[in-house]
Amino acid sequence: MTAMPLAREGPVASGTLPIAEPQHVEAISRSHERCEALGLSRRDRPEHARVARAELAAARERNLRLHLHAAPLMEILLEQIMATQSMVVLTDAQGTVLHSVGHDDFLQRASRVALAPGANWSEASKGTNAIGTALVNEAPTVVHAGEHFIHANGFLTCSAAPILDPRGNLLGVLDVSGEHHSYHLHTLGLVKMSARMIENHWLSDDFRNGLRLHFHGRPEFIGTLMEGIVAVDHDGRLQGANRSALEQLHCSGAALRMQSTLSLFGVAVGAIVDHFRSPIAPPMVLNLPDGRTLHMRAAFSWPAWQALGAPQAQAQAPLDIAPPVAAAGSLYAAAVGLRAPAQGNSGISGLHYLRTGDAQMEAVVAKVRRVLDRDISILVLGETGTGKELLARAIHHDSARSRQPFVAVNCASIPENLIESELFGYEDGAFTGARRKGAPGKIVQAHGGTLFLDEIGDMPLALQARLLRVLQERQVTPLGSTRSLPVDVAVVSATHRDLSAMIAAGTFRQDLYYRLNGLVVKLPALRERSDLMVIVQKILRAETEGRPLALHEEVAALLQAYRWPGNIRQLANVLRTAAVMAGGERTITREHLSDDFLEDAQRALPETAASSRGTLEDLQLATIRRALEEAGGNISVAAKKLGISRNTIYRRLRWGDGEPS
Ligand SMILES: Nc1ncnc2c1ncn2[C@@H]1O[C@H](COP(=O)(O)OP(=O)(O)OP(=O)(O)O)[C@@H](O)[C@H]1O
Repeated sequence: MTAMPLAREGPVASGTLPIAEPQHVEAISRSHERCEALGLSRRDRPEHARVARAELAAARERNLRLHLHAAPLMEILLEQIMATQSMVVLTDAQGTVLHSVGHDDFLQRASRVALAPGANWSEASKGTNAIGTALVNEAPTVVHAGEHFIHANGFLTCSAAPILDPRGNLLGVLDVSGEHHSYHLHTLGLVKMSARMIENHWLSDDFRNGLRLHFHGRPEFIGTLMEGIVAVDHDGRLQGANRSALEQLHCSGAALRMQSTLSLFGVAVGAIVDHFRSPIAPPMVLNLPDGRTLHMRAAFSWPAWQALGAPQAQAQAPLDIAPPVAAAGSLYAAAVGLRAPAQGNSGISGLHYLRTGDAQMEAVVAKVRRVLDRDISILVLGETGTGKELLARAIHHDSARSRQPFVAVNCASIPENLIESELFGYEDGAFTGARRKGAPGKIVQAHGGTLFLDEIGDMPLALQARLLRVLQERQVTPLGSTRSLPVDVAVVSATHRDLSAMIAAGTFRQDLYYRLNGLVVKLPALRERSDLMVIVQKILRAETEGRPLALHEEVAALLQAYRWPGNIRQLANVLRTAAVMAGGERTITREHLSDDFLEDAQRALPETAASSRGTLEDLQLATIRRALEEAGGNISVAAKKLGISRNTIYRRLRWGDGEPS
């Protein structure tokens, strides 16, 4: 959400909403009937009693987690409605106010008390009101001015949305209340969005080591608040869902939990995991039994999923050193924790694993080795998928800090307004009125180890100054704290952006750049590397657990000629699919390549081949010629680079229409 303070609108003259939907009118009149049945009177005096201190403390204790999830969003919500001079209120499932924030000086003293922690806003206690009525109907509700059952509450306008956990249990209510003059049409929308964000956070937190499927009928809605999210266990059974998932699937939470991915989406969990092990996998297209189409992405940490015992058809590739980038940034820490023991004894995590014969890569490894443990910040540049994170992990692995944490922060994937607390942490009670334990923040979590700032070019300008201070002073001051914590971290950052251009454009701070670029290394794009075939072999070996799987010559030529915009990540994905398609066969042929890759690769054929018949044979010939050119006519060097035998080169050239130039 971007800060978008709402303008204060003119007073609403009548005691009801300017535009009231029939369902709204119906909900209010039903609530009034309930209040009458409860024996309440519209002329009751305002009731400002609060629950006893001990009772409030117990309610807060019971709802600590709700409070933790909601407090940051309440602050953000407050920013949006600042101009309307309202309060943001969080209650538990009984309607007792746990936490409220906002400028309450517009309220009479007594009314202030009414919105303070400890006040109860259930219908039984306050008659029709947004909180109490939302609790009864478990639906977002506005109660405006004279719609309040008790006249004494008619000075208020309130917009409330219930908060449900992923199993559909009512956790509490989020509400915005202000004087009725402050009514704004958009307030309920903002409250609903905030409640959804709390619910989505809760779900991600509950199932952080599991598989979460994000879907929507329109692919561009995946990743927005409109997306449906379901959590799935290793057997494919549905464990939980967000509200949008229930709405899209026309299903209750209980009914959904009877389903599996197979019964609901027509696809087994193993197939979903296989598909999404590559972070560049396209969304899956699902055809529901009722004829609708959904687009789906998956979020999971492969190491965490695997560590928790996924029954995989495919053997795990030791290649997957880094968790899939598709996993949310916040998952990294969990993934790192799970990965730590496995890393210790495997030789595949260190810098030598990255040495596969390419001269540029050799130079990179030699340079970083020289500065290892020398307290020099390393900045890794390179296109997406070139292995920047893998290099950062290898640096950490080979450093004296390897037994300490490696903490990755993806500056591009954390919403801008959460980066600050995510990085720097926050102190107990940092958010107004909060009575909770603070959170340490990623920088502190990395203490003693390595902090990997991925996509540093996406760090908002305002936070760059703060980060620079932390790096210079080597201490962090969490939000809301006056105390600084000393931190000792090795910093590796990475970006695919051109930071110099960003500095020139004023979007990246030069002083921070100087602090980060102790050593700058640039990872070569895959198309510039001379060791493609060695990497292919390495990936295939890992993919097939050592079972020999060769490449047909024409496939080798195709891989060589392709431009690889997604670099090693894309290559690994293509090979993984091909290895699965090849099944028990010993050679990968073009039939094993996915159609979209083949199509893309054919389109990208070098002009020499495309202008002739455009067949793979032409392509092969063009590739061999190019390799020979690059090798100065040396057939052995060209054969090695292409990963084919010298004989093959001779044979192909004889079949072709000329001698090598
Ligand atoms: N040298 C390598 N050998 C084998 N696999 C590699 C190598 N380099 C990268 N990979 C694999 O490629 C994928 C992408 O690597 P990584 O996430 O490190 O790239 P990145 O440059 O950080 O990408 P992005 O910029 O998109 O975050 C990972 O699955 C990684 O394991």
